[in-house]
Amino acid sequence: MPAFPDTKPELRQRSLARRDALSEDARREKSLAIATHGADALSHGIGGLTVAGYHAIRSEADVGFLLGLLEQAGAQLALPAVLDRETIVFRSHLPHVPLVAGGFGTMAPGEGAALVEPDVLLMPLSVFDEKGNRIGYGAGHYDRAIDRLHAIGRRPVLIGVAFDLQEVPSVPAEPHDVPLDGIVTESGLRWFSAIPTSFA
Ligand SMILES: Nc1nc2c(c(=O)[nH]1)N(C=O)[C@@H](CNc1ccc(C(=O)N[C@@H](CCC(=O)O)C(=O)O)cc1)CN2
Ligand SMILES: Nc1ncnc2c1ncn2[C@@H]1O[C@H](COP(=O)(O)OP(=O)(O)OP(=O)(O)O)[C@@H](O)[C@H]1O
Repeated sequence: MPAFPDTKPELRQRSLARRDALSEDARREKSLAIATHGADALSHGIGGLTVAGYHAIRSEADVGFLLGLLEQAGAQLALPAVLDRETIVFRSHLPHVPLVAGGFGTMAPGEGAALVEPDVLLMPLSVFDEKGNRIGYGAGHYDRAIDRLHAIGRRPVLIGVAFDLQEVPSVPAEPHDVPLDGIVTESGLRWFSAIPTSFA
């Protein structure tokens, strides 16, 4: 441990600067590799499960390619929608139903879409480490949403989606932080937990 470990805001800012520096072509190429690795690892167990992805903002990895492959393999898709500064919910994402402005610059299914409880969460993030600790954009939206799912007895499989350059040696985890089960980057899908039975 260094004497003065980096704080979450410092780690976030530096990682986002590295991510922002990727060209659009590089991000697209890496996002396609993420789709290949994610589909290899998840497709065989995904039939009938609900997978929540996200509509990429800023310089995030574009998980849309992977969502398309998982849908072809039988997954039901969902996307997060922001209700307020503390709360996101997951809404069913059906083909041909247009997205609307979803809060914080995101796009999401509108209020008419069904609320769902995802079995798998594909989560955007700013920073991750080799143990599966994760930092988002600092709103705590995902940490709270996962807590709510746990409170009703659901244990969604949590998979981060990121580029390799977002990994750091160690993220300072706080008690409310829920670690990832796995991470998919352009170099592969890595499990931090035992491989969930659906995907073993
Ligand atoms: N694509 C995508 N959709 C998502 C999220 C996400 O991280 N990415 N969310 C994840 O929770 C939820 C929306 N929450 C968000 C919370 C904050 C910011 C954001 O950009 N915040 C600051 C930046 C912080 C920083 O740079 O240090 C900003 O407004 O500039 C974006 C989304 C649900 N949908
Ligand atoms: N389960 C929770 N219950 C109440 N407050 C929470 C919970 N999770 C996080 N918070 C609060 O949300 C704020 C942001 O948390 P943190 O820095 O861990 O966000 P993050 O991991 O970057 O965001 P996200 O979970 O949206 O990706 C903190 O003030 C934290 O106390």
